[in-house]
Amino acid sequence: MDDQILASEQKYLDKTLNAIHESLEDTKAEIIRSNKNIDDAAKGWDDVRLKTSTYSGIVETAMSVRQQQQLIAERESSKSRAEQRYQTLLKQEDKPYFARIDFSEIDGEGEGSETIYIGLASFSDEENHFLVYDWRTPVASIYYDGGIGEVDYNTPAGPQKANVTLKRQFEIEDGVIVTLFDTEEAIGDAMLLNALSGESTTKMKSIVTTIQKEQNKIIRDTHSDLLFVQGAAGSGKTAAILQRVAYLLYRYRGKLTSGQVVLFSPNQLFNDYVNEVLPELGEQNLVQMTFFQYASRRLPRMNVETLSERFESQSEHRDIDQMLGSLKAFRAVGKYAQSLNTEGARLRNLVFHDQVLISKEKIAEIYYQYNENYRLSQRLEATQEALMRSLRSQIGHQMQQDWVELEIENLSKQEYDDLIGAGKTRLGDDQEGDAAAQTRMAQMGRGPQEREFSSEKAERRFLAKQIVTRELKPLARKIRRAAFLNINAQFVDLLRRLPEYLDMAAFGVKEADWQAYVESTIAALKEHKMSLSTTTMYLYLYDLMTGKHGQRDIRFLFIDEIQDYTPFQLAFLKFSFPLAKFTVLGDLNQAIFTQDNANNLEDDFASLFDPDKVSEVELNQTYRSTQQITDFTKGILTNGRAIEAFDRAGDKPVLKLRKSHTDALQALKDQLKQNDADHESTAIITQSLSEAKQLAEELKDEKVTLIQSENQRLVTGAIIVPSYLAKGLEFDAVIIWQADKKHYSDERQRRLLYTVASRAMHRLTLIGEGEASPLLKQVDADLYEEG
Ligand SMILES: Nc1ncnc2c1ncn2[C@@H]1O[C@H](COP(=O)(O)OP(=O)(O)OP(=O)(O)O)[C@@H](O)[C@H]1O
Repeated sequence: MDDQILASEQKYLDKTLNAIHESLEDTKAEIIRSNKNIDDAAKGWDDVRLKTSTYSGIVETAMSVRQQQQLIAERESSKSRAEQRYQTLLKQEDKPYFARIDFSEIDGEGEGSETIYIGLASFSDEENHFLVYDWRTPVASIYYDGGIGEVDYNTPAGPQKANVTLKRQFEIEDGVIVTLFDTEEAIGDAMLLNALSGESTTKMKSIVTTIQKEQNKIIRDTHSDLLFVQGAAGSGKTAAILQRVAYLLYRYRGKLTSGQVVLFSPNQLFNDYVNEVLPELGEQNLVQMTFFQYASRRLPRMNVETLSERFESQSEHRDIDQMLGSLKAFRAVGKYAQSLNTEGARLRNLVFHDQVLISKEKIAEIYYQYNENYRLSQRLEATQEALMRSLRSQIGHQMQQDWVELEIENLSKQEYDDLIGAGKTRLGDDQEGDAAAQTRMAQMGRGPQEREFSSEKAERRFLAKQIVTRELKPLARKIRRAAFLNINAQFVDLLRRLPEYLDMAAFGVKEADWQAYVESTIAALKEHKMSLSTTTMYLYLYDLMTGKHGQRDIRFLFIDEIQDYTPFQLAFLKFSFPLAKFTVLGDLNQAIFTQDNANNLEDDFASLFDPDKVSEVELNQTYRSTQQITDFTKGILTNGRAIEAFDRAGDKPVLKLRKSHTDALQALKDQLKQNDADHESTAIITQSLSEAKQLAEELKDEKVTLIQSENQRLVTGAIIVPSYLAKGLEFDAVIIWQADKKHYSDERQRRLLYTVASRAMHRLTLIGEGEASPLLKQVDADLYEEG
């Protein structure tokens, strides 16, 4: 390192750090000031006078309460802005930047050569000079996109060209430049190697300093409605999309909040694994969930099939699963729902005091009195209105009934006072959020009232009305919630009649098999159990019937491990998040749930979008594993040629076959010891949960933790984990347990074997009993060792 260069860079660093330090002090003072401001504002409550005796008094009170709330909210938000700035500054004080580029714009408006420093966030001094640029600024893209010489990059104003003359990377610790090197490449391999040489941890890290050019494309894409990222295991798909979230939050700051970005992830364990990346980048976490959580949250009374049940139950009805997961099935549900506009809606009686108040026939009459051009949602809304009217018209009639007389007779003093004191409401108003209902309620007054009655009859009438209205309320709620639609019966009808809307033979599904499947689904429904594919179908039908418009506030949706979704699920997500731009990541070679379906997935999903707004990026370079492990895992695949290993050397994978179970277990224990001695933290991956449990029992004297549920936390040290929970994760060392003929012989398990093997960063061992898995036959014998 040239001493002079180092000295001048250290000088720039000192200057930057000083400025950051000053800014930190200022921000600290601002936070203290804001706290005081909030306290002052809170005192303002003392001046708010409550006037509730007159309507104008209520309005006046409401207005001063609102003003007071606004004042406090403004001050709170200015405080939280200051606090956020403080947090960012603290991070910047640690490492203000990691790179520098010198460049001159070609054909641009900028003059001469510029030097910029790139860090986690921008920082400017008091005179508004940028000392550091946020890595997400358009100009910082130059750093990621090319080496020395001419580079193209995108700005909001269109493409730009620049001539780069210097790229310098830094490592800074405690305010001192530890290393500094100049590079001519996009991101120097040395830097990448350095970033990748660390040990695995239970938390994923950000890759901000070493984002690769292809990844940068994914991160900065703002054009696509559907961005499809297809990439090998360990090619940084997940790492890139987390950076993308941070980028989008910056690019659309002020318009986009982290709550409008949703990530669908493979399992809860994975959520836990990635949840520190965004905070590390100075951003708030996004909304993360699994499809299972999304679906089951909407059906709280159902037991939706869990991940482990889904994995274990896969092969029972493959043709039917494939059919139900298809886009054709999705469209069939749409057609079926459409048919309900003319006939066939399954309805429930509205029952009051054990008697049918409005029969389902009557409801059907109302439902079908609107013309055919009504959409199901409009039809439902109109029916609800009509039913509410009908319910209100019942009040007078009910008031004459004996049960009301009886209730009045039996009123306790407390009940009487409550009824007399209650404000007047119209049936249904308390559930309406609309302005008209609010005004009506304000006009009628909802607070306790003193009442004088002109006669006993008037008092009785008043009480009777109150009682009837109160008793009818649950029914009004049912109408509002559309509980008179019998969705369960409708769903069963859909299943029974699906052959009318879907060519089942094309999927190789026979009529009799389908009927048997329907019957077993109905039996399961009675026990409140549903598979994930039927749940999705059920929800879609429900949404079509009730006119749910989906979550329109969600702007970006990310789906990781898309190969494990069916086209039906994806189409349903598109329907449920109609305004979201989708970024989907997948590796068709890792389809462990959907198998063959995965092959057409991309085309199927893309067909739902405008073709001009669909982009695809392929990532073939892998970063997770050593060259030896990548070459081996790629050998397992029949089409793994395109995968490129990153040049990082390690030992070849080792296959250990033993004659008996006891010997295999001993080999496993020895390997664990070895890994431990070499400080390689190990994941023993079994195929299923039951195998993981059994192994945990057999290893109970060792220091290993069984991960049997996705709700557990990842722990440091050795773990045993079933294959489907290892998705998306990585470990220093992986031992594949029972990698033998008995457990991995079906061609369909090839992708599973690839998926688990590709979790290993530095060391991979396969242990089995008896003969080797035939899936390894095609792997070149040079690529692994036997031991
Ligand atoms: N540009 C990069 N710089 C440094 N590390 C990187 C980079 N890209 C990826 N990595 C690292 O490579 C490893 C694999 O990345 P990631 O988990 O994102 O891959 P993936 O494609 O999602 O894999 P899988 O499909 O197997 O789940 C991670 O440790 C990640 O931090």
